[in-house]
Amino acid sequence: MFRSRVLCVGRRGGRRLATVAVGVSGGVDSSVAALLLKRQGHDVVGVHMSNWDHAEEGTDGECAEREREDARRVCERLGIGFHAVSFVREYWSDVFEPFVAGIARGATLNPDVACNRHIKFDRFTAHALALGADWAATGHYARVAHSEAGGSALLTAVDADKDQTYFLAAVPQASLRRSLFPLGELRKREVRALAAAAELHTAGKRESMGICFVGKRRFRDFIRSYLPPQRPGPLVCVESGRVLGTHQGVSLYTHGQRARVGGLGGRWYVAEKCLETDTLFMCEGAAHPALLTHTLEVGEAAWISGSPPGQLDSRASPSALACSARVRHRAPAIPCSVAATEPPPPPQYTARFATPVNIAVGQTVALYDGCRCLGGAQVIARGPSLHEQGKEAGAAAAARGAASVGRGAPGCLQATVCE
Ligand SMILES: Nc1ncnc2c1ncn2[C@@H]1O[C@H](COP(=O)(O)OP(=O)(O)OP(=O)(O)O)[C@@H](O)[C@H]1O
Repeated sequence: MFRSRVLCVGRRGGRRLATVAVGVSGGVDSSVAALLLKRQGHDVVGVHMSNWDHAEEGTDGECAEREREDARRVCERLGIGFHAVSFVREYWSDVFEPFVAGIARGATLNPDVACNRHIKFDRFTAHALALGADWAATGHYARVAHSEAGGSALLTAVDADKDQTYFLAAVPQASLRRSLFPLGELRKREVRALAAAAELHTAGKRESMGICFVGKRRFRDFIRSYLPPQRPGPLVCVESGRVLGTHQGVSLYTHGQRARVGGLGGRWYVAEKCLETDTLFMCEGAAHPALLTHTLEVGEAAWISGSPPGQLDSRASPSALACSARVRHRAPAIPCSVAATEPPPPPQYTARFATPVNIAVGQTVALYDGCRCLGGAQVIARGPSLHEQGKEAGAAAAARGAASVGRGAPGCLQATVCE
C-alpha cells in the first residue's frame, strides 16, 4: 500500500539530487544508511551528536569519544563531510529532567521515545536543515511514505525483528516530513553484508544496548543520586499481605521489575508501588496476574499525522478506534480499542486490550493500523489487574453464595445479602 520514498528522492537522469544529512552514531546501521545515500548519488554529510556530558557527570567518556571517532572514520571512508554537534543541554532539559521527574512521581518514562521526539526528530532535523540539507536521514529500521497532500506516514520496517517504530511513535510530523530511513526495506544481515562489502570498519560492531546515559552502571545506583533521599519501606506480598522484606526506596523500582526479596527464593516482581506509604507490592512469577491488566488510561498522546484519528476527534462524534498496540519494542502488536476518556481535556484515552498487558505507568503505548504507526501515548494509570479482578470476582461469588444460602433460610434473605 505504502512505498518508502527514500529510494526515489532525487533520482539521477535530469532530476536534482538531494543534500542529505545523516545522523552517524559510529554504529553499523547509520554507516550503511550513509553508504546507500551516497551510492544513490546524493550529496551526503555525516552529523554526529553528543547528547551526554560525561566530564560533567564524572563518568567514563572514553566510550563516547570512541563512537565519535568511529563515525568520523566512516565518513572519511565514504568520502563525505563530517560534522559534530552538541545537544547536551537540550538532552538534559528535554529528555533527562522529565525522566527523573517521572521516576520521582512513580512513572517510568521511555528515554528513547523522548530522545527521538525531542532530539533526533526535532533538534537534529532542524540542525540538518540549517546546514543546508533537504533531508535528514537516520539508520532507524522504519519506513516513511511521503505524500504531497496527506503528509508523511510512519511504517514498520520490513525486518520485523529490528523494527524501531515503537521508539519513533511520538515523532512530530514536521520532522518526519523531512526524514529518510534508508534501511527500512533491509534486513540486519543485509546491512552487515553491505558494510562488509564496502569495507566499513563498523561492519561487525556490536549493537548498542540499554539506556545510553546509564552506561555500564547499575540503574539503581545511577538514578539514586538524582532523586530526593529515598526511605526504606516494606516489600509486601500481593497474595498474602505478608511483609516479605525491606526495600531501599520505592522510586528505585519500577512496575514489572524483578527484585530480590530478602532470603526468599523464587522470582519476585514489583506488581504495584505506593509512594504514600513507601510500600512495594510483590508477586511471584513473571506471568503473575497482578502484573497484567486489560485496560490502561493513556495521555500525552502524540499523533504522527499531527491530529487524532477521526474516530477520536471530539469535534466529530467520537467513537472507539479499533487498532493494534505495542507496549514495548519488539512486543507483538495486540488488538486494541481506544476511546476518549470522559472528561477531556487534556485528551486522555482508555485503551482496552484483547490480551492482557504488563506495562509500567509512564511507558509508551504505540498504536498501529496494520503496518502504519498512528502515534504513541504515555500510560497514566493501569486498570485493575487480573489479580484484583479475580479477588473481586471471588468476593462477588462469595456474596452470591451467601445470598443463595440466605435464600434457603426463610426470613434471613435481606440481612444475608447485605452482609
Ligand atoms: N550520537 C549520534 N549521532 C548521530 N546520529 C545518531 C546518534 N545516535 C543515534 N543516531 C542515529 O539514530 C539511529 C538509531 O539510533 P540507535 O541508538 O537506535 O542506534 P542503532 O540502531 O544501534 O544504530 P547504529 O548502528 O547506527 O548505532 C542511528 O542509526 C543514527 O542514524
